[in-house]
Amino acid sequence: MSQWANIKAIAFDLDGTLIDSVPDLTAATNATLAECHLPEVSDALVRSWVGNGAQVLMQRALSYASSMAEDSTELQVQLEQVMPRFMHHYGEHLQQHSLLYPHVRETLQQLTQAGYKLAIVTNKPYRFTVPLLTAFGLDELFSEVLGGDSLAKMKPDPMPLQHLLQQWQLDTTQLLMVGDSKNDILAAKAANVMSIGLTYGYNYGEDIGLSEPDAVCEHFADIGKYLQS
Ligand SMILES: O=C(O)COP(=O)(O)O
Ligand SMILES: [Mg+2]
Repeated sequence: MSQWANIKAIAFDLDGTLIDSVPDLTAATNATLAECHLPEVSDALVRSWVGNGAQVLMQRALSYASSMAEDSTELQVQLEQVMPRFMHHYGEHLQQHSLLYPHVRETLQQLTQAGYKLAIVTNKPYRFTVPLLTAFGLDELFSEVLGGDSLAKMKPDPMPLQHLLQQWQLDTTQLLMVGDSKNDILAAKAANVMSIGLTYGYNYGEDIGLSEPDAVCEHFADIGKYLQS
């Protein structure tokens, strides 16, 4: 029997896997930088900084923009001071430019109809995660939603996946992690569960195959091929 046949539940990453959220993350980052009199950053740079939660994103943006500022000696912008501003801006415009990737909704619907239990395991703060899922009409498909601040540790730590295993009384052969980042694959390996890496998302500009997930998919709909095999 194929190891895929054991899978009963699937944990999905959010940013770069279900939703292309970089345009709104860039807008919130730039609104925050502008308030600090710092230069704007590009979508492409933000894409390479997403993956470790909102605080690390803003930390990377601040250190880059400070280094690009004309007179960086005068600028001593503190992360703790700007985080509330970033959270405010992003919360105001969570879904202005962000889009679902192709075939996400119907593939998730097919998986729930086939009996799989679905969860979100994201490093995005929880307070943004549920409204974003609701805005895209996906919230009802997930039995559990874990944000980057829901537990003491976030991916690549295995804690969120271990929490799901315990919550759902599953053994490690029954859970699959699907994500676009090495953090997703590292978390899966540390929790000893299977993983699928997606090539179209954000992975610091690196090939997700280098993290050696159990399978690599170019399109979201392709994950169904493994699960139905
Ligand atoms: O918010 C982030 O940094 C990444 O979020 P993700 O875990 O859903 O990719
Ligand atoms: Mg991701």
